[in-house]
Amino acid sequence: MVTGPHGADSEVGTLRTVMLHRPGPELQRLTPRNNDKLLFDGIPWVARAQDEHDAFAETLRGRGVEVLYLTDLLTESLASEEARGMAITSALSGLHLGDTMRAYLADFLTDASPEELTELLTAGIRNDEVRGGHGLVTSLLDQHDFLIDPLPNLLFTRDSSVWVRDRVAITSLAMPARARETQLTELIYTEHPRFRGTAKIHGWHHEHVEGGDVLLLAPGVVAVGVGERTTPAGVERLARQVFGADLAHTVLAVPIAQERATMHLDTVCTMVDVDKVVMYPNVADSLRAYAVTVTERGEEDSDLVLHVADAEPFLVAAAKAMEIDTLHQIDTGLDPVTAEREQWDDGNNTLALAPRVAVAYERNDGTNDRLEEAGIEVLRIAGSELGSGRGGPRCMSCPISREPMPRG
Ligand SMILES: NC(=[NH2+])NCCC[C@H](N)C(=O)O
Repeated sequence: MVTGPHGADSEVGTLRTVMLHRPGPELQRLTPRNNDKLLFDGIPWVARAQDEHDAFAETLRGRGVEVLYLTDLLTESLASEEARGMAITSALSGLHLGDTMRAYLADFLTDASPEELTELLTAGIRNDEVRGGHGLVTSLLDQHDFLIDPLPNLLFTRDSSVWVRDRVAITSLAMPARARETQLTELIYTEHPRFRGTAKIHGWHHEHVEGGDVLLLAPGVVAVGVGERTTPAGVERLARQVFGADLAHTVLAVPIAQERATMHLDTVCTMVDVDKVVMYPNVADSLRAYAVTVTERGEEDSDLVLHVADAEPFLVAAAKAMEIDTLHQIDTGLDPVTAEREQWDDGNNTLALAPRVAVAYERNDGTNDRLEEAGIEVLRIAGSELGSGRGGPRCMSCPISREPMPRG
């Protein structure tokens, strides 16, 4: 059961509303010098990335999904002077600025319209873009250094917030290049008229949890990957909050290799039906989960006494928590090399629009063919440019509202 106008209790309930970010000027900031730090594996052709993204959005709209854009929501949220003030203060909190530059930028940003401010907060400001006499910092920094970092990974809206039933978790992103994204999602969920009053959990000041690690396996069952991004303490914090607010009865903590290729749980496993996942075959035998439940309640989330079961194979632990006989893994039957190539290109990172309907990158022929053979309708989208940020359809979407998951 999902209550309230927004929220999701599964990965596969019919998708009603989603938040996307159409790639924009922040991608123009990527150069061969900064792309690694900014977590892109190449320099995308921006116009083509936008075309691909527009086609993705159209695919969703074609299936009745309402598409909201993060930058529209942000601009609308920045209509109030107070919200603009908060956004500016947090964007300028970095210790690399110094008082002279901070004061200059504060004035500059205060004069910007909500639209301009959205662009400045997402595309950033480079040192050579502020002209003349603003003191020591601007003189000593390289002209290419950013005073406000661009946020090219905003594209991956999955990571910077995640709905668990009718609450939205503001996540805490592990990589410095992404840390500021959650200042923007927090602002949207706090200030935007559509979301005002939504109860929030977690927050960017807490232990690291990224949305790509969070899978709503079934109502009451949340799997959380623990690896390069979400930390052990992060999953404990999230578990306490979802238990405290009665959003789940079981959290499955799922260790994943701390590597770029498997940065989030959704890079190796996503759901395509109420009882089916597509999973990277090379991890299928080794993926394990610790089921966390509550044994005693108290006043505060911190008083909850948690029980951590011994690790079990992921599919076994998941099926038990979901109270189903089997959580089926669609066997893509790919040889290890093809499997590795398609995993790298986000073949396992599908976005379910409903049970047995999933959006996937067209390039991953092998995985997609096997999904179709297993009865999944695959909506294939182009992602040659989008994929250079290492994220697929699931990463590029934050479901804001799904219909309750149908049983069985
Ligand atoms: N949920 C996901 N798998 N997100 C992919 C994020 C990719 C992004 N470039 C990063 O490194 O953070």
